[in-house]
Amino acid sequence: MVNSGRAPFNIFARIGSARPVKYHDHTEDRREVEAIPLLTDPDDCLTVANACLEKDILYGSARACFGNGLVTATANVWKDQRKLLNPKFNLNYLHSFLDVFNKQAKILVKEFECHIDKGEFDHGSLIRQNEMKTICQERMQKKIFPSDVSPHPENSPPLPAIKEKCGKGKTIEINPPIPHVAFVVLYLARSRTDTCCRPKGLISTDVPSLRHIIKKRKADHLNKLITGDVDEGENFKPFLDVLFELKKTVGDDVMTDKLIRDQVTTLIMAGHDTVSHVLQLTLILIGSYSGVQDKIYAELQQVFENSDRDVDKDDLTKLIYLEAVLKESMRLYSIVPIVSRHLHQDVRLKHYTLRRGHSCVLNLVSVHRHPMWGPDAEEFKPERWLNPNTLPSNPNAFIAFSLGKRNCIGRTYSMISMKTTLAHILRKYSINADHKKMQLKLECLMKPFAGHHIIIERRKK
Ligand code: HEM
Repeated sequence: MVNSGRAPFNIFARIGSARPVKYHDHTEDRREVEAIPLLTDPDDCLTVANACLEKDILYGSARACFGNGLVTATANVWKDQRKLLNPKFNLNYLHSFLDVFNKQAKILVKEFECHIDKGEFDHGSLIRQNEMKTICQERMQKKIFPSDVSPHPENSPPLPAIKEKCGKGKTIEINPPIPHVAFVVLYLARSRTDTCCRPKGLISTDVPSLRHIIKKRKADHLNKLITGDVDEGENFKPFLDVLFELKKTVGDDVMTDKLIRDQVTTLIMAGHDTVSHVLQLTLILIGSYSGVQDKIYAELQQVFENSDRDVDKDDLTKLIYLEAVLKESMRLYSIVPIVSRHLHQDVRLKHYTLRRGHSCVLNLVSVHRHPMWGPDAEEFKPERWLNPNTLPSNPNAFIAFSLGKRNCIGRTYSMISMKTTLAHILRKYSINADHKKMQLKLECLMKPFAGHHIIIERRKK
């Protein structure tokens, strides 16, 4: 067992003009110091995550975009919404998405085809477009932007504009190895000024096409109710339908049309951008470590026996090494580098008491490179996930999906979707890349911006 010991470094930083938080150091004469806490101790992170459910000022601009969607909802709205939505992310229900995941993965494999033996290409943009379509199909029934309801052609949803605005003025470039403490401080310094200065909402949940689609789906749904044509089982059901069903159960006051729009926008943005960046980074890592790639391929051969058939739910449990690779990729590159909470009450941690009224950052990047991961914490070693003895004993050492009550609702969805996509790509192609050349930048997420292209070859059967 890797010794988790005492977590050595929660950090308290003084950052530009950001308002510092007061804290009590239990060990040093109960002195009161003012600084921003960047928590790197997983136990302390969990304490804050569960004690303080309110998001802080860092989410200001996102809140303007996503309103009371789960990510940015105020704590009192969040509690009811999360309770309603939790059952809709259970494993049985998510398995019903496998058809969509398989179909989209096969489309992606085809799109990769024209890059065979043609040198480096930007796989990230292909994956992102594909993931956008995946989440829109399964969330919103068939096509989110069908030509009859939208001014946008199906191939160009209004995503780029959204992203451009979201990222504007908020980009910080960093090169690996990630100086994880300094980088979070830098990020905070920048994003705080940004959020404080940014006057208006950036994405409007009033995107006209989205309004239109929701209106149309609402009418379809009412029709179904009238005709009695309603599927009550665990079969695949687009998310919009799920929301309309909830509306029927809990009433218009709890699930308003605006809230449905906020939830849908949130799930699309939170769902496609994260998954696609993890896939992009993971393929770069796989292409950089030929030993890892060989082991994945051997596992795929064992499970699929040379066939290019669809992935089913039994296969998912057998793809153990592939899952280890995904987790290791997310550990080393936490695409959501930090989350942050408003301290509405004093919070007693192991060695400090944080004073109410300010912000506290949970530093996911540093938790993932904490000494409890052992001397090889900075290395890419999927094997560590195969044996509990080579993992930290602390259950909150891996928090790529955040932790506590307000953790990521899409965790299981992501793992199913990413394993399915990789199982299709890696049966068809071998990947070549060099992660050492990769440069990362911070917008809302941490993402590669240079040196991240890959080369593919068709696998010979
Ligand atoms: C590998 C992919 C993903 C990663 C690494 C990830 C990571 C995270 C993290 C770190 C948070 C906490 C954010 C915060 O507190 O500010 C979060 C929250 C959330 N995620 Fe994900 N996510 C992923 C995929 C998804 C997917 C696919 C969906 C939807 C289908 C989704 C929906 C959400 C929602 C709705 C929340 C807010 C939960 C709440 O506050 O109750 N995520 N995610």
